[in-house]
Amino acid sequence: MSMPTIKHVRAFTLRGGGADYHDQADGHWIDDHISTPMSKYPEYRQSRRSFGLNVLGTLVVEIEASDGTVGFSVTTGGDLGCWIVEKHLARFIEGARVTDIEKIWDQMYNATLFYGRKGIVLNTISGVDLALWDLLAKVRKEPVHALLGGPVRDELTFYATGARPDLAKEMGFIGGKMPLHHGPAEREEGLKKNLEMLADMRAKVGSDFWLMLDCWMSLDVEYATRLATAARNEFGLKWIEEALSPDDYWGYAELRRNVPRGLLVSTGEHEATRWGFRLLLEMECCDILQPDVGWCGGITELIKISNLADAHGKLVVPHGSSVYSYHFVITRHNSPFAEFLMMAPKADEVVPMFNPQLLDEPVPVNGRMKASALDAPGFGVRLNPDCALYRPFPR
Ligand SMILES: C[C@H](O)[C@H](O)CC(=O)C(=O)O
Ligand SMILES: [Mg+2]
Repeated sequence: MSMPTIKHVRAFTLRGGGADYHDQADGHWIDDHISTPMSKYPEYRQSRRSFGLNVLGTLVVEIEASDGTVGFSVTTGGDLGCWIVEKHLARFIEGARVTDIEKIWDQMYNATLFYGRKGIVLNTISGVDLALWDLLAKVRKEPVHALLGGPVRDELTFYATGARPDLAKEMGFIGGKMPLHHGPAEREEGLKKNLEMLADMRAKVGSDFWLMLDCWMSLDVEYATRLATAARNEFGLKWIEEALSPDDYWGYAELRRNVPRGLLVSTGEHEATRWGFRLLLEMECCDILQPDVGWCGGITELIKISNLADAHGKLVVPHGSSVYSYHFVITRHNSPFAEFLMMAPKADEVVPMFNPQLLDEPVPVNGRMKASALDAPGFGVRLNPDCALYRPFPR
């Protein structure tokens, strides 16, 4: 089979939920007084949008091959991501063969090292990489998971992230992860409220359902240790997530030594590349790695991160990212379950995670998803034509 080459790459922005899932309207649980690194400033405490969490918007990368096949992806990146794709990365993509994924990744990463390594540049590289995997799989008329070695189990099992683990339990999920609402700046009173919320949820879900807390980079080691100890010993918390700044590898190592036996420490959604995750692994920062495939470097990098984690005996449970995660998780032994982010404003029903930007996006039913739901070519999704695309830097 002669492989098509890449004719054109285009980058667009899109607003309103979807891949930038924090870009939601008023009244959504995801923006309701959540503890953040900015919570020490009272004026930025009530809403994450108040300090600009939704400034980026969605980045759509579209890659067209010489045979007319089009691969695409969505991630967080907006106009800045578009600029990086069109002004810098396009030179490594256009003219290459659709099979040149590894080489293109290496060129994108090394050419941006002087201003990249993490953050928006890696989000953008991830977006290009996901679009390349979508394209190659479509050219081959196979789902992406087939290119990754194929499913190792018949179905995916999900825990739900949202404000209502009690409803998630009724919907068939294996656990519920809640955002922490109060940070260290709200002192003892805030700590008490955090534990009261957990106590209330434990009473609602019973003793066996997994409950987790997502601290979104907002705590210090001392506070996190106190919270984790009480939450585990009194309310059976399963894991404490992203308790500290992603730059504080030393703090994570200390926290992991401090927490009660049986409580898992998870982190990694704001980490990128095999080198970032190598630090988390070698410094024994956590029990579960949570790379976001739309931010950590794409599928090409997630393969490496996952293999590294496997050799260290660690689980990889990717952060969010809908179909881009599902196609990976179904192929890995050390990813035994997946995350589902509840994007309904009150977390009271299952809606597609990247709603409304994608069409044909599969959702868990009774907390599960059959491998066969992922059998369409590529990542199996289409861009919703009702969402208005904008191309800020056309060439
Ligand atoms: C709920 C968290 O604050 C965040 O919005 C999502 C996240 O970190 C996760 O799903 O994990
Ligand atoms: Mg998280």
